[in-house]
Amino acid sequence: MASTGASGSDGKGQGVAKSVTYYRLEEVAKRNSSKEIWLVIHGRVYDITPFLNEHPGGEEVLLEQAGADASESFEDVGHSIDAREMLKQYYIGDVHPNDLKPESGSKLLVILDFTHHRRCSLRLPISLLYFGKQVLLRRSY
Ligand code: HEM
Repeated sequence: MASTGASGSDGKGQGVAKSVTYYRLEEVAKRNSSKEIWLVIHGRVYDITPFLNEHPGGEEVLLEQAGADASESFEDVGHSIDAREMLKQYYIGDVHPNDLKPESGSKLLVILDFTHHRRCSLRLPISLLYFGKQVLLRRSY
């Protein structure tokens, strides 16, 4: 079943709260035919039923992804900015947070973040070594 939640507010009563409908993946998976076709792309759920006959890449590729997470195949094709804009009109909600899995892009971010922290944590000992060397050099003159 779908559930709703609020997002888009800054929590201070200034923003306009937008209500988001959350869908479980098992619910999306049921919409897997040409009569009703839903897809997940980057954690968002799209009802693309009216788009099926209009897709420039053909119906077949969409039916292959019906009811599933099509993020990877959508990106593999290298869709244009126009195609990404078109997505908006078919948006119906987000994947329920309990069903979200990290995407490959975020794996890269974790690795980059890790190396960044390693570099930062090495900075202090290296500075201390350099400073110590300078002190010793001065003493030896
Ligand atoms: C529902 C979301 C989708 C929308 C709005 C969409 C839209 C479009 C558009 C506008 C094009 C024309 C080229 C461009 O502007 O990039 C296109 C081409 C294409 N799309 Fe999609 N598409 C969607 C999903 C998918 C998925 C899931 C696949 C899976 C493989 C796919 C495969 C293709 C292919 C193979 C082409 C032809 C590319 C070419 O001939 O160069 N599309 N799509």
